[in-house]
Amino acid sequence: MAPTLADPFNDSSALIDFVINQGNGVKGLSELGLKALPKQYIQPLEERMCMTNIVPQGSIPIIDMSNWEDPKVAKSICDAASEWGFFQIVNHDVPIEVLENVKDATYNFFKMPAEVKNKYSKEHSSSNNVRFGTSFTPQAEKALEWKDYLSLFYVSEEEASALWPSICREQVLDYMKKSEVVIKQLLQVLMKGLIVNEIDEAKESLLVGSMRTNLNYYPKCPNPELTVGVGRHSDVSTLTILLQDEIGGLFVRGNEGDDWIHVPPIKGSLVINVGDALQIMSNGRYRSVEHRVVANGSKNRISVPIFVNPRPADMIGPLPELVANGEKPIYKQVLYSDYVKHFFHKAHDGKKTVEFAEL
Ligand SMILES: COc1cc(/C=C/C(=O)SCCNC(=O)CCNC(=O)[C@H](O)C(C)(C)COP(=O)(O)OP(=O)(O)OC[C@H]2O[C@@H](n3cnc4c(N)ncnc43)[C@H](O)[C@@H]2OP(=O)(O)O)ccc1O
Ligand SMILES: O=C(O)CCC(=O)C(=O)O
Ligand SMILES: [Fe+2]
Repeated sequence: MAPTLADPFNDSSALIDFVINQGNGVKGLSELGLKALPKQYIQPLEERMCMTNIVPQGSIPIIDMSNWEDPKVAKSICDAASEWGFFQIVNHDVPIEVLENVKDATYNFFKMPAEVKNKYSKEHSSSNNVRFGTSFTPQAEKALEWKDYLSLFYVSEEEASALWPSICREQVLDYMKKSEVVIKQLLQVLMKGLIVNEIDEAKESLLVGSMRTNLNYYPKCPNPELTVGVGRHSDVSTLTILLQDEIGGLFVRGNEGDDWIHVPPIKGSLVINVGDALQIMSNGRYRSVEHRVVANGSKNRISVPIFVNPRPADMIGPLPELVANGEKPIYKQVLYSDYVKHFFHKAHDGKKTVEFAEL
């Protein structure tokens, strides 16, 4: 039974039962119309976004991909990946309808009743490759995050047909497929910037061996200033391709102290960020940069990241071409699935995950 407004989840087991076990998520909490944020979501002061740390005129680079092979464009991509770790791309050839369709599909998935979505939860999903969840790692977190998600790890069209929710399957597959061209263009340019001129099969597997698409839903929140949508983290991917809607709320750490820069929504654009796997493979030349999402007091927000990753069974470390040139490796070789499990077993903790691979 849903608790009444007079009984706003003082008891944590009632909250966990409603949000996690029954699959209502934070969307269910938001729709109860609570007047105050349940205490389980109150983040420590240092994890809340403070307006004075936002750089008002700050902006990550915006790169036009129409002439991606032009050396000037290629240089701007490599510079953005090493200086900012984040940039937006426009004119990238992923059709706008594909982007609009996957956003609609995201809304349609989250609109379904809790008991239908809950079939894809960790406890009920027939596969680890399909997972509906909330927050990040609720069992390891001192304070929960105000986000629900569906995470889809791609194995094959057949597996997707059998296991992915039909309400969003085709739209997600199309978004992944149509994004492959720009993903390969970006990786070709980024490898060239490291003087790695040939992407053979082994390297392709390391760079784009697996893909995971998340559908993120951030419902409107009472007291958004007390919590986070997603806490400070860097992605564990090679590259992340992120589609966001028109609401905004993604912030990237700037180059000075505790500065945070907003990533403004630009219709038709995609946000690109370097993940830890590429930071490690490039021996630190390309940087995975901390980012976070704030909660919103008046609007629901969605985003759809594609995490482009090595395969779970790949060993990752600084690329041999870099080390052969006499460069000192700063990371060791690690099994990628060990790296990812390390990430998923703790709460978001900024840039700490990469210490797992440091020499
Ligand atoms: C969810 O909010 C997020 C997510 C992110 C994600 C950022 C990324 O960069 S995702 C890219 C991740 N990389 C891959 O998907 C690579 C390929 N996959 C793998 O290597 C494996 O699938 C695996 C992820 C390592 C899982 O291994 P396996 O041993 O087969 O499976 P489990 O035992 O189920 O998982 C281990 C551990 O991780 C938790 N977990 C697994 N998948 C997810 C998921 N999609 N979302 C959340 N948690 C996941 C799982 O619960 C297990 O924990 P236990 O406590 O149960 O042991 C960035 C920011 C976000 O807010
Ligand atoms: O929602 C966003 O804008 C970013 C989400 C994110 O950082 C992630 O899912 O890894
Ligand atoms: Fe992220």
